[in-house]
Amino acid sequence: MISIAIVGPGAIGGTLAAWLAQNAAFDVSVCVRTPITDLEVETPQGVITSTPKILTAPSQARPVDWVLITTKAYSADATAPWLKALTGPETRVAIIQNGVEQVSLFAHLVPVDRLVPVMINLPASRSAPGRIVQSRNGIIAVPAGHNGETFADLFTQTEIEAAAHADFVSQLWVKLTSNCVAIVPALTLRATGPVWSDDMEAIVRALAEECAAVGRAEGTEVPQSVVEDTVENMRTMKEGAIGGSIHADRLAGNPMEIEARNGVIVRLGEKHGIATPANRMLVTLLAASGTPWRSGA
Ligand SMILES: NC(=O)C1=CN([C@@H]2O[C@H](COP(=O)(O)OP(=O)(O)OC[C@H]3O[C@@H](n4cnc5c(N)ncnc54)[C@H](OP(=O)(O)O)[C@@H]3O)[C@@H](O)[C@H]2O)C=CC1
Ligand SMILES: CC(C)(CO)C(=O)C(=O)O
Repeated sequence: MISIAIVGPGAIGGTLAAWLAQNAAFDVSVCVRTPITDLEVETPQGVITSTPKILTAPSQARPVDWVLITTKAYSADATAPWLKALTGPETRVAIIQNGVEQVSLFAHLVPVDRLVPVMINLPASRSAPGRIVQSRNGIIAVPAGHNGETFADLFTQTEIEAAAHADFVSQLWVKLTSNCVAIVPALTLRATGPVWSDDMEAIVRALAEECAAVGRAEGTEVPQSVVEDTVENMRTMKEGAIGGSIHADRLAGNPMEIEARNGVIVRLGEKHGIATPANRMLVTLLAASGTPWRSGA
């Protein structure tokens, strides 16, 4: 029996926990901040339910084979008590978060050789604690090597496509390039399609081009087609659509992953001498728009 603990069963954690719990070979527990009784996820394949073990305090936790961290990136340090209780000498820890800093955010909490950074492309939203809608099938990318491959194997009996990649870091930057433009609907609080104009296109393109340039300076491959597809997706974003989790967080008055998703482009741009004026401006504006003590920036 493989034991798996998921810290933070929100939109992503709850979806992954429900899928993994369908496998009788896995002993799945979830570590919650807000209590839940069970999980119900509307997936593209239909509704799946599960009743994993629910842990409400680190004192209830024991070391497991796998810890999956699915909190927001700004909650990294808040997971420390869970990590302390859940990790033993053999435990591996997967960091399933947006951005490109999964390892550096957790390197002071877990030995780096046991950390597995994960790129996930899976749109999900939470309607209530333990109640989630997964709107498309998911894709997971991890680094090549034993830990990454063992992690990907956990998903073989799910509808989530998980694969290890020799050039994993490029996967992170490709995802960030397509994701960084979500800062626009997070600021305007509406879809970009209905208000598209040459000026809007220039802003969206600049955000994506800056991210791709910084990613390439970091040594990764971000094809120009990713920038073009990103612009096209924003051009065709429909009235009423939510531009991803950062837009949803602003609508809900939650802290936002501004630093992990756009601030990082500005910071690493500075390191490489690449100007990132579009990201810098929108980071400043979005951080200023959040409730100060909850901005998460
Ligand atoms: N949602 C999406 O479609 C996608 C999200 N991502 C990324 O995945 C990551 C997770 O996002 P998402 O699932 O949307 O986020 P959510 O806000 O839905 O879930 C985060 C979860 O972490 C919990 N949490 C926070 N701090 C702690 C703590 N100290 N102990 C235990 N639980 C804690 C929250 O608790 P509580 O229940 O109290 O809020 C919540 O359940 C982010 O990096 C996001 O960018 C990536 C792809 C798609
Ligand atoms: C756009 C999406 C859903 C892609 O997985 C995402 O990463 C997010 O909303 O944070």
